[in-house]
Amino acid sequence: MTMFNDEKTTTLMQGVTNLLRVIGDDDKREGLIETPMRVVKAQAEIFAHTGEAQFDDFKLFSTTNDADMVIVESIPFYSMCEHHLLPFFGTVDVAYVPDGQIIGLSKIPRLIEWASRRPNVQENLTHLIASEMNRIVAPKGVAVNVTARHMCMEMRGINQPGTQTNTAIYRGLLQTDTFLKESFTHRVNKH
Ligand SMILES: Nc1nc2c(ncn2[C@@H]2O[C@H](COP(=O)(O)OP(=O)(O)OP(=O)(O)O)[C@@H](O)[C@H]2O)c(=O)[nH]1
Ligand SMILES: [Zn+2]
Repeated sequence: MTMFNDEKTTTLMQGVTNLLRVIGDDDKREGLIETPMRVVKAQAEIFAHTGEAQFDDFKLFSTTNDADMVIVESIPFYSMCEHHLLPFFGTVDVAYVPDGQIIGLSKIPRLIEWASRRPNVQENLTHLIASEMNRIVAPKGVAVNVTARHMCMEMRGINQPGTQTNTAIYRGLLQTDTFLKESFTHRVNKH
């Protein structure tokens, strides 16, 4: 399990205790005694890949039987907006046009989890997934489509429950080949 070192744990626990006091609760009451430690563990998990520039947990296979396009769709993700440190979450659809090598399918959700576990904005999350797919698989084309709900828009501020935000990136053949691009958008817009 991902965990911060002792010094970081102490600092963050103190921060959580301060937060509880500032909002007007009693950090010594029974229900809150273990809360600072729980929050530290949760934050270590949620922000596990902060600052990491390259995804390295992947496996490639060479192939002479390329599919025209590989699509992995409706992959759930949870991330945190970097402005309010509130969750944004939804689904990611990834497509690529192989060029002699394919990536192990499970590695695509792993890449998305890796890209999500850091302070983020949806546009940067979308870009990071697309650029890492390009770097790792070197495909002829890649597309990434992210649909998400942002808690900072729903439970505070503008207070708009249910609002969905969509961000998409198309590169290579998935930008220039209308048939491939439309096959992808047609599929992912159905759900
Ligand atoms: N483009 C983009 N904006 C985001 C994302 N997550 C949050 N934001 C926005 O970041 C902006 C921050 O604006 P500020 O005016 O600095 O903060 P604020 O006063 O809390 O803004 P409100 O949310 O409008 O109350 C808001 O408009 C948020 O909706 C994201 O993933 N992408
Ligand atoms: Zn926000």
